[in-house]
Amino acid sequence: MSTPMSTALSVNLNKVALVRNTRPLGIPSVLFAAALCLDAGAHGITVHPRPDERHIRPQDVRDLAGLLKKDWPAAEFNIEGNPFHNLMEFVRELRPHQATFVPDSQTQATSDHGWSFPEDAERLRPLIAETRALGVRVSLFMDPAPEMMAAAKAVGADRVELYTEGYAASRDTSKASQVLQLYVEAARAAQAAGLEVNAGHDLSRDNLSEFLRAVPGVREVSIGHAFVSDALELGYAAATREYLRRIEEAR
Ligand SMILES: CC(=O)[C@@H](O)[C@H](O)COP(=O)(O)O
Ligand SMILES: NCC(=O)COP(=O)(O)O
Repeated sequence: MSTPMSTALSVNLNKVALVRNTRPLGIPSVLFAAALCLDAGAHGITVHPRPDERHIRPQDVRDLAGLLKKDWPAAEFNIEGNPFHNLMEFVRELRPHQATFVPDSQTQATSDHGWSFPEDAERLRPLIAETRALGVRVSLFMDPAPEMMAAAKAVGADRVELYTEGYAASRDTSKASQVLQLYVEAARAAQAAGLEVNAGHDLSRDNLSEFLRAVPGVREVSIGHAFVSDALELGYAAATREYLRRIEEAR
């Protein structure tokens, strides 16, 4: 029997940049954080360069693309953003391994919903086609809605990223198993439609293993807020090892 594929850990460095931006000193270094996480075994780096540059700035994105290309060619670079705002300039210039399309408004506090189908399909289609033609994998940020997965595939996506805030918030409540089952069904529906499945938002050391044990075939988790919080206490390398251990525990 073949061994089940493992889930890749992509570390989101938004919150390192958030702290860095509070003073004009260049510390903590986003690049050094990436190097330490990748050295410790992280499979990739994720950034979400928002138009207001509250954390990750365009130069961070370019510097990280250069670092990974030069020193970690096997690691994946995942750039998230709204393709109708500033994401496509990074896709065209840097051609990351993956672009995650997120329907955030310019002023949104954080990501809190996925794309809607059929409403968003026709305006997304050409940008998905352009991104894929550049050799960049397209992942669509989606709520755990099984009924929308066929449409996500039909519009040209390679993957969906299941928005996991609902899962994280439901744990330790009476709805926990019901909510988790919705993610299981959404992943199965995505895979049945020919999509691969990523996951992210509010995943943590505490909730990651349970999610991966239940939800089949998750290719990548992108984790930032809880990861950086843990790294403040443990260090980047130890935090990376902790998350990798949670992924292994779920296999
Ligand atoms: C799309 C998503 O859920 C996160 O990747 C996003 O990057 C969070 O953005 P903030 O770090 O700005 O909250
Ligand atoms: N796509 C999710 C991500 O990159 C990080 O989200 P969070 O862990 O900061 O909530």
